[in-house]
Amino acid sequence: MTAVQSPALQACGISWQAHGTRIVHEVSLQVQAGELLGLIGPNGSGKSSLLRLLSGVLRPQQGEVLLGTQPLRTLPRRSLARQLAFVPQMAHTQDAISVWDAVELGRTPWLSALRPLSAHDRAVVAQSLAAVGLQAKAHSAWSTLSGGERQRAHLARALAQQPGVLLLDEPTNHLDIHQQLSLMQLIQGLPITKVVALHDLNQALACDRLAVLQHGRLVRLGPPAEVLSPELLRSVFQVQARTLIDPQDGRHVLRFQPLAAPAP
Ligand SMILES: Nc1ncnc2c1ncn2[C@@H]1O[C@H](COP(=O)(O)OP(=O)(O)OP(=O)(O)O)[C@@H](O)[C@H]1O
Repeated sequence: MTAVQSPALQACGISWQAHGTRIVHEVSLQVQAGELLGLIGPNGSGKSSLLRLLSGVLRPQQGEVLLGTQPLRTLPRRSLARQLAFVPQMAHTQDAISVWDAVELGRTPWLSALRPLSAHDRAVVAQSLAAVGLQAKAHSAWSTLSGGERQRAHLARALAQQPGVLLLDEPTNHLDIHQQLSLMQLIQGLPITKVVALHDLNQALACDRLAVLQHGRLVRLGPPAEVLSPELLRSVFQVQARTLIDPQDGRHVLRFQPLAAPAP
């Protein structure tokens, strides 16, 4: 008999409201170990709020988030930070430190008075910087980094945490096309559980599954080819979409147009 593995992360009927407005409504989903789950939806549909709930930054007023089998709310911060890393859309870092020091902060959950920074920790920091292509900037001041470099450095810090679960909020939104592709490839190749909010639906095609949010509700969950149907793209994203096939490699590419204006 094969053992049934519990999901790496799950939302069990979670809801969150702010100032009397419900922003996330009764969302339930499971993310399997090693899976890349894409979170998509129009602006304001609740992607960032859901990621913040899944990360423990926000607490649901209803329902529960489980990391493995443990409720997130029962985990001490340090223990949570060893298991889960979150890179928000507008991650903040003090300007006065170097890039190396900023990434080294990712090792904090693993350190203590009895376990100071070691050669192993420094190697993890160096590997994390190399993974995002920022070795050459290691000793630059944080304040000198471009927006895209800061975004990559924030990912490096999350990688330095060596989490089992990585949550990323629009990780490619400031990046040039080369960096977008290499970052998505890097994320896809990480042997950990990933939940990534994305706006680029062609990038979303590379995910194992997609969760679609609309007005704070989970309206679809499944493989990209099934989820990104013309009907869903019309009803949720208000666009007309066609799938083209790249003659070179047979991969699917989505092309979008605005919905035709109704006849006057
Ligand atoms: N703390 C808050 N207080 C009040 N409203 C909030 C708060 N946080 C989010 N909202 C509202 O909740 C809705 C969902 O926001 P959220 O940032 O989660 O959406 P999103 O899907 O990530 O959007 P985008 O694609 O534009 O980044 C928005 O209407 C937003 O204004």
